[in-house]
Amino acid sequence: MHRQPFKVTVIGSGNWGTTIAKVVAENTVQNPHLFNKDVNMWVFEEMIDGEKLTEIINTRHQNVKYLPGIDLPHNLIANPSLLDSVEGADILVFNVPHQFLPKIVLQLKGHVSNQVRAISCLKGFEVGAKGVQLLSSYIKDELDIQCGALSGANLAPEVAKEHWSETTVAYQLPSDFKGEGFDVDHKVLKMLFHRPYFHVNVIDDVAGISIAGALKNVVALACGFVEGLGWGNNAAAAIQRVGLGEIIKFGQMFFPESRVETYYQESAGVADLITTCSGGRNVKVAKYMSKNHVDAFQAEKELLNGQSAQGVITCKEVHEWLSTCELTEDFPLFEAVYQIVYNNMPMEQIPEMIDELEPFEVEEDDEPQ
Ligand SMILES: NC(=O)c1ccc[n+]([C@@H]2O[C@H](COP(=O)([O-])OP(=O)(O)OC[C@H]3O[C@@H](n4cnc5c(N)ncnc54)[C@H](O)[C@@H]3O)[C@@H](O)[C@H]2O)c1
Ligand SMILES: O=P(O)(O)OC[C@H](O)CO
Repeated sequence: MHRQPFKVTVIGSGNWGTTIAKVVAENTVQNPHLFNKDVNMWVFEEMIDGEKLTEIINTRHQNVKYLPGIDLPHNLIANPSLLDSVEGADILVFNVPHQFLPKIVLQLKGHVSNQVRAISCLKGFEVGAKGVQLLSSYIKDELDIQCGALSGANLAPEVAKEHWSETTVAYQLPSDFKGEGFDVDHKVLKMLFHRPYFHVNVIDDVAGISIAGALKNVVALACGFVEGLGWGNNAAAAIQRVGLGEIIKFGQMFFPESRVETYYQESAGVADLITTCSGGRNVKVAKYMSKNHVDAFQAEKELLNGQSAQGVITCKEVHEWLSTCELTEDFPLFEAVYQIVYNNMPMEQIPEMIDELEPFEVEEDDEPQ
């Protein structure tokens, strides 16, 4: 880590990756004392009608595949080389579908100084030898760098169009914090992400915002199933009520450092649950599955043009972890989503699966005459 101005790289260029890169690049231009103007964005290279996506971004300043129709700042530079894009960076912003993170982190190992600081915008978990891990903790452990998170009620197309929204950034100062002006702190992060249309609150609760962000995608799938069945708003509200309960319970059980207040006080909590269940990709994929009788992977392929509905993978990660702990019965909604997506359980069975009431038993004396 050098003295400010800090150099920033965004790793990822999907729907949200490109949107956050736009936000960051707008702020680096406006704050030259704090940040280097140019922002590198690592792009998983692909050809679009015979042209490289990186070349399209760097010449036409649009990500025509993952964020079409949105003009990007000219100081945002697409780079197809992961290692070249992180060279000299002080701040890394991770923003890829989380199934690709292990491969990316493996490539970065040994090429990133432990003085670098990071923010993860990913939603999901890593389940492996260390049990269930937050993605920020996974990045921190694998690369030996301090890592926080950004999560909120943020559908990328709306943020990209600069429609007002809020978000939460969570970051804890590392034990080797170098001091103001020499290191990343809450003020620097606010300057990096806050825009007139994108209001940022910076807190410490990395676990709380990460758990809420990952699990709301599983709840959104359940919401999409009942909506696809035509059951309407009451059913969707019931799913969100039960889902919120399971999100909080999961946090308290496995990440006791997370704060319950985060779920209702922060954009990353209930607000993100509501927006995702209204207009996110997970709800769309689940509705499509329900209406067209296709599986989740087919629905993703037909609907999302290369984008990812992260709940599809997250429900499996959650199931694997809960199975290891023999606790699947304690999270009936999460388990129902897993069984529907991976074992073809009929969606119509969701109410029975999540029913928390004891079965109503008729006493012999009460029986109608
Ligand atoms: N899109 C949103 O509205 C939104 C909002 C908030 C958070 N998020 C989270 O941000 C993260 C990133 O989502 P996104 O919307 O930017 O991505 P996306 O769903 O648009 O996925 C497309 C991206 O994946 C990349 N990709 C495809 N194959 C790859 C491979 N083999 N290796 C590496 N990259 C590959 C593509 O190049 C592209 O950049 C996710 O965890 C998501 O949940 C998304
Ligand atoms: O489109 P989704 O379902 O991936 O949700 C997007 C964001 O996470 C909403 O904040």
